Amino acid sequence: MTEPALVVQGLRKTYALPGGGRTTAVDDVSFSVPAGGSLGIVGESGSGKTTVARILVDLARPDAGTITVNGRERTPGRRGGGRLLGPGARRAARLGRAREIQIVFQDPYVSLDPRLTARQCLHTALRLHGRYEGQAAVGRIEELLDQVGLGRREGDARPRGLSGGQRQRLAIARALAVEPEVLVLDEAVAALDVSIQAQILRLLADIRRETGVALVFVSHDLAVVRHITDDTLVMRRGRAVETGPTARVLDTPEDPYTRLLLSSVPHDGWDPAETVRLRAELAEL
Ligand SMILES: Nc1ncnc2c1ncn2[C@@H]1O[C@H](COP(=O)(O)OP(=O)(O)OP(=O)(O)O)[C@@H](O)[C@H]1O
Repeated sequence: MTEPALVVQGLRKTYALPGGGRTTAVDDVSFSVPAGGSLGIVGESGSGKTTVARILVDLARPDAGTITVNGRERTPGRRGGGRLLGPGARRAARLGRAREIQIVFQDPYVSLDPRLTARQCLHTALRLHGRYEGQAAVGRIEELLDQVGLGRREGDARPRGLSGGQRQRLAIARALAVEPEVLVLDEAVAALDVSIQAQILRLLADIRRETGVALVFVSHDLAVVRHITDDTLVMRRGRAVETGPTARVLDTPEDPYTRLLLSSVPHDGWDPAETVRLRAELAEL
């Protein structure tokens, strides 16, 4: 059997509370994603989804747990064997991890440098990772723009000269520039209107097929998750309460919390009172 692209085991993250004590944002979460696979992480606000995403890309350090990419341990702050790293080695390890796991956030306005054109933005990403020097870099930039459906004009535009959908295409191109094994999307289509959402979802499906990148799709939107993922992990209060093939989890949920999430989405014959009842039942568990 082939090695999964991403294996996360026993991830745990706590934060200090202002008045003393700690809150547990992520509690013993494990999952894996095969190369070319797609995992949705769903849950209500505060369930810990973004914290998992941030740990994956080194923006937060876990208290416990391991992250393995193609069989190599990539846990932030550690190298294989669990040894701690010094500052120089930490930077090298961070760049190495960034080559393997990239992220696209909800709001590309925040993550894109307003001073750089789309081409300059991609060039900076390639240079940072020492990939594609000179003419090869120029060729790679055009290939990336083409891959995400941005034309000549958009290539020369700065973020404010691009639409929301185009900015998100650029953020995806920048993430793909270094040919990562895993692409994490944190509410990456949440701010887009539905027709643009559909275009970006189709683009992501094409990219997954063409490049074999594994997707981790963090979202509160179950319809989007149904469309783009093979498997789904449901988080509640930092814990994984249910995981399995997306169609199974969303069509025949086993956990009461998954049922609550599904019943919260308006649909034909929707009864909001049912949602209130399920939430009251859950509160007792
Ligand atoms: N830097 C931090 N300091 C303290 N607590 C934090 C920090 N980041 C997250 N938390 C807490 O950890 C828990 C999980 O937050 P997280 O942002 O991961 O949830 P989420 O499911 O992504 O929610 P949302 O969909 O609203 O972004 C929450 O209780 C949150 O308040």
